[in-house]
Amino acid sequence: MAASDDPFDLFDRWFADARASEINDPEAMAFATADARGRPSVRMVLLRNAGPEGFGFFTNLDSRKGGELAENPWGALALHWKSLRRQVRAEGPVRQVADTEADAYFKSRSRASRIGSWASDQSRPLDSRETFERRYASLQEKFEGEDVPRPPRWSGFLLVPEKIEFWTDRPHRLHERRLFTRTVDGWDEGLLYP
Ligand SMILES: Cc1cc2nc3c(=O)[nH]c(=O)nc-3n(C[C@H](O)[C@H](O)[C@H](O)COP(=O)(O)O)c2cc1C
Ligand SMILES: Cc1ncc(COP(=O)(O)O)c(CN)c1O
Repeated sequence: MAASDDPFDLFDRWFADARASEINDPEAMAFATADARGRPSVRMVLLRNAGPEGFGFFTNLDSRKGGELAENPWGALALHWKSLRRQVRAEGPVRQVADTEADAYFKSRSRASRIGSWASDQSRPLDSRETFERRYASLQEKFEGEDVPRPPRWSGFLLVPEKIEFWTDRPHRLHERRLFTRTVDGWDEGLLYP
């Protein structure tokens, strides 16, 4: 298969275009999960790595998405770059990243964001903004002068795509859709009606 037919090479080129032309957050993607009964939920997350191993993001394992992935480890994502009028979609099984990988990414975040991850019981009810701010302030004190370690329930997930679709806007809604489907030894490529 020619290098230009590899979906991750194509993704890298599109992502580079998006970084150059989006006004903010070219890495923002909608990420859908579903519970054990198949009921879907979706939210935005930031794409932190993309390559042949998959599409990765970081979050709290006890969040709603974390709970749904624990009971049903499948996901779907969509990136939409408005400035380019392009969309990328991917679907597949989702696995948690290794602790070493989560540690490395966590270390790269600002100290304030690292403390924020300790302060936030993500997706759990919060009685008031003040409670959250008090928790944050007391954690700032607790970690004063120390490294802020990764909370044990904060990690990353990797969606290992079985399908990746590249959508390009065309006049009169006659869009182009290129679908890559994983095979045992590579990728099949085909088109879909728009
Ligand atoms: C542009 C954008 C990027 C976001 N990135 C992340 C992220 O990378 N990780 C994360 O946990 N939440 C992120 N959030 C917050 C999520 O959308 C969501 O509110 C949170 O993760 C809780 O979702 P859940 O209750 O479905 O688990 C982001 C929100 C926006 C708008
Ligand atoms: C709660 C939360 N966690 C993680 C992220 C990902 O970004 P970063 O790792 O740079 O904080 C975001 C980005 N909006 C976020 O809102």
